[in-house]
Amino acid sequence: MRYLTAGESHGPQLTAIIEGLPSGLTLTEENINADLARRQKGYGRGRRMQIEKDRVQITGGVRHGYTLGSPVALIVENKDWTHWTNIMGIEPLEEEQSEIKRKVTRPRPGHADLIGGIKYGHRDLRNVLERSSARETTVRVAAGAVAKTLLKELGIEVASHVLEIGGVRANTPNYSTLKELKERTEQSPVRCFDETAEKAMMEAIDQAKENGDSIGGIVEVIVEGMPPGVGSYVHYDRKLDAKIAAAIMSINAFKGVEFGLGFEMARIPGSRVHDEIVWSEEEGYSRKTNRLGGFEGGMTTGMPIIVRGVMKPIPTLYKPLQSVDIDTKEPFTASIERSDSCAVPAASVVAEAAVAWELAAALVDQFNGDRLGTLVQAVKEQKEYGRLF
Ligand SMILES: Cc1cc2nc3c(=O)[nH]c(=O)nc-3n(C[C@H](O)[C@H](O)[C@H](O)COP(=O)(O)O)c2cc1C
Ligand SMILES: C=C(O[C@@H]1CC(C(=O)O)=C[C@@H](OP(=O)(O)O)[C@H]1O)C(=O)O
Repeated sequence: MRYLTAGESHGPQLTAIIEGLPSGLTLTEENINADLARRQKGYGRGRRMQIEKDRVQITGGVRHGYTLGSPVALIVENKDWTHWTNIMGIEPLEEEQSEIKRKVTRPRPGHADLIGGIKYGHRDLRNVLERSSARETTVRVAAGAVAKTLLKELGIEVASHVLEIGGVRANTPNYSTLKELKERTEQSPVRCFDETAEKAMMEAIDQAKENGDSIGGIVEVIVEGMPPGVGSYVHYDRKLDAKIAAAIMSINAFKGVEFGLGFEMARIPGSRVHDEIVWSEEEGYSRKTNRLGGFEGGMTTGMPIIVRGVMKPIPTLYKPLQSVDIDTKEPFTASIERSDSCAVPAASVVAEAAVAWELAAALVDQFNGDRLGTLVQAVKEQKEYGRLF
């Protein structure tokens, strides 16, 4: 199963085409829209989020509410397009209209502008920034919502929350069910379980904004219900934890990934890292702890998956950083019209989608994924096989 996306940030629309989704899955626009709305929320976002009201349209692969097994096409319109039809027009410009182009020649440090220009030979850096923009994560979240719909049918739940913003670290969330974690997180403007930290995070965002600066943070994704043995140890490109790490790293501004205890493992002995194995009739094999975050040898252990990603501070700053105009080669300090000052809460929804996608794709590829019914049966059998093994 795979998907591709197309579309520019201020172009007419974003598109995703999903290939390989099983037939027989109930899919509604409402379901996907709920996740699009979650991605738009979050304290610290800029004015663009007030313009957009992201809604998906399913334009292929679904009939009377069910997937057909054919490619599923999803589109989301950019409302801002109406303000950008001249600058982002598809048709060639007449000679006398060339001033409409309003070339971008001033690359922002930390964004794709300069290097993307060098790579594709664009001397108008708008040609780079329009596609490198995290606006594209809208349709990644739409594809992730489809993946989550499939996972739900297989008894697998995915949640995400914010652990850290601008150096404010939340306590490890204390919840008995993922539902409880989700309910609390959805109410929080920064998608944080810990109310004390939530307040401090919002203050840190206010402070960054006031200083014309930006801040990053850490998000965590938790998955329950995966059967054991998904992924493989036999080849580097079949290790599922590696695929998840790549999916998280592919989110704009993400710079690191860890599973379970993560980088902390460098500081503690093996006896306090590895998860001891136990067996019971009811649960089959399980672990007293889950410090490895649900993976051994690139395969799911059947324990919850716990993966974190770190997002750097947003590169577009109101407080100017030095850069060089590519036409004049003169130094300049940027002036900015609008930007997010912190997008970590939104990014946690994107991370959730990225992880959900990799898990759904791995299940469809490993088991019989043509029809929903056979996939449900195969996953059930895998759980049972793992229990009695
Ligand atoms: C949800 C989200 C919103 C973002 N908003 C902005 C923004 O408003 N301004 C900005 O400069 N970067 C923003 N970014 C980050 C840039 O897209 C990213 O830094 C850029 O594409 C360069 O990629 P890299 O940081 O991975 O190297 C955002 C990222 C995410 C995930
Ligand atoms: C549009 C979104 O995020 C955008 C991501 C982004 C960037 O450079 O990554 C820059 C900003 O774009 P604009 O200048 O149009 O406001 C953000 O608003 C979105 O998340 O839907």
